[in-house]
Amino acid sequence: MPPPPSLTREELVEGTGESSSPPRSSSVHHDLRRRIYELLLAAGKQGDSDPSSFWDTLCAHFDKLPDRYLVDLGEEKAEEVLLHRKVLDECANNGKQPVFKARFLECIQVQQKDEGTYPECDDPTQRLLLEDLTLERIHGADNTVSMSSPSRDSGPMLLHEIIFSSKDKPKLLMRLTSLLSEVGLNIREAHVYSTTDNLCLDVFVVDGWKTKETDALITRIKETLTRKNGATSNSASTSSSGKILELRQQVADCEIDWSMLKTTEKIASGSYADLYRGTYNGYDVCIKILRITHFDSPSEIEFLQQALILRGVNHEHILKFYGTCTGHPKCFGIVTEYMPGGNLYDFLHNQNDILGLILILKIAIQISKGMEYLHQNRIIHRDLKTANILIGYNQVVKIADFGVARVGSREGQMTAETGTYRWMAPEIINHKPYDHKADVFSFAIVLWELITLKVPYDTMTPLQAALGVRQGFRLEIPSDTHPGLSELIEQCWDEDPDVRPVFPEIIVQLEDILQQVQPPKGGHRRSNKAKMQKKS
Ligand SMILES: Nc1ncnc2c1ncn2[C@@H]1O[C@H](COP(=O)(O)OP(=O)(O)OP(=O)(O)O)[C@@H](O)[C@H]1O
Repeated sequence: MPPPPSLTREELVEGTGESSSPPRSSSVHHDLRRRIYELLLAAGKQGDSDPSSFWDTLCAHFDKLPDRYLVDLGEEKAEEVLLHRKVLDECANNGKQPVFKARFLECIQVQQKDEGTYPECDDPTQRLLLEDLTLERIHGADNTVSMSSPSRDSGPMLLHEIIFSSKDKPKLLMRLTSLLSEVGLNIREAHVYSTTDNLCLDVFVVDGWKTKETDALITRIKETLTRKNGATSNSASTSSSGKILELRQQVADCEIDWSMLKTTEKIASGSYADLYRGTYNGYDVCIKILRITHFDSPSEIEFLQQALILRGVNHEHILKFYGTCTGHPKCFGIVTEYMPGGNLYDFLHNQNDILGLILILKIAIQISKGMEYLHQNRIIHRDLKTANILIGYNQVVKIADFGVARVGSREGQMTAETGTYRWMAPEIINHKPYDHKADVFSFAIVLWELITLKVPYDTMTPLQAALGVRQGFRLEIPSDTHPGLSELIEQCWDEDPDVRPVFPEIIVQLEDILQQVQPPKGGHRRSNKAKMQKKS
């Protein structure tokens, strides 16, 4: 059985994922390093180096990578360390240009499932590993891209390994998986690592290449990369700068007076921006400042689009927008209200005790009202998750982070690779057209988190979670959940978007339950309220 795929880079960047490897003590890591070193020495792999400098070289390599790299490798794959080191060195010495290596791994016999050759397994996590660690994209007649389950044709299947290194950057993994799909490869396993010197090391096990030789495979990957880069940079250079200019003009009228803005402390760092607390004109504000390295890039487009969407909305459960600051050479930022309670993900996962039903309902109703407003305004959030819901004073929650939100027709549909796997609707995972009902699916996961205080699919990697959802696997709702709430969650995460309710219906259902359970005024359920009070 192959090991589970590791964390996606996007999840690492967003910081809401978790390692696929169990935490290990540093002495375990040291022992593993030592055993790998001894195995390589015994196999005569140290080349011209003496044992001590060979040890130092190996340690320098391990130091650059996260600890889970060692655990993922284990002793069995000790020799791969040398190949990985070579790929990383080549990339570093080559001005961080992309480097690909490919090799044939093994030929496996695939037999059709109904012939009974797939081992029976009750655990859905295990079943996924056995059957479905494949991301296959098919191009339909309309050239939309979708993922399908792996082919169940019987016969031999060749497995290859692709090792890739380049300068690390946000969304690289999505681009890479799209590149491999375009070449016709199905990803069966993915291990992705970022190094301390800002390179990535990505190892994919793939099928779909019909011969054992790999020269033509590498050529095909490089050609596809060149073609994709050419297409992107041509259109990017003409459209990207034009688009940025256009967006800057559109936000020009929300420019605030920089001299009235004061920053106090740094709150967080996102993938391309840093967040500060501050004051503006007497208001307590949050300033999201685009890092200089992301100027004139797709991140700037996303940043400006976020400002544009925020500018056009005004609702008590949507993060309040004060303005942009684009004219100042040092500060390119979006100013919003400051939310003292931080994000809902951190709040939930720092609780020791489950939340009372009334508090759950009150939070859920507020989120639903914010979402109802967005959908009424033809905005699909596309990345609704607890990390993007912020907590203010007096138990108020607001929806934030419109980084990937798009204005779209409620009737019309869009395709895109976006959002975070654990909250993602199956139609998005499957690269099918989707609409506002994708947000309803994500809301079901948020409701489940409110009830359980758990990370969704915490025994799975994000990729496994996505593949499970694609196969119809859903989270387990605790048996003591209010039946109305269980039913609502099940409706909201229905496979068929048409079956999922719209937010006005969701609000009615939640308010009904609230009415049933709310104690008379002056009741005694106060403890949860205290939990939601301001942190600052
Ligand atoms: N207005 C705000 N007030 C207080 N804290 C905020 C505010 N906006 C964001 N934060 C905090 O900063 C964190 C990072 O915010 P950000 O909008 O960059 O989200 P991100 O998803 O981590 O980044 P990105 O998606 O842009 O890579 C949030 O999770 C939240 O805890």
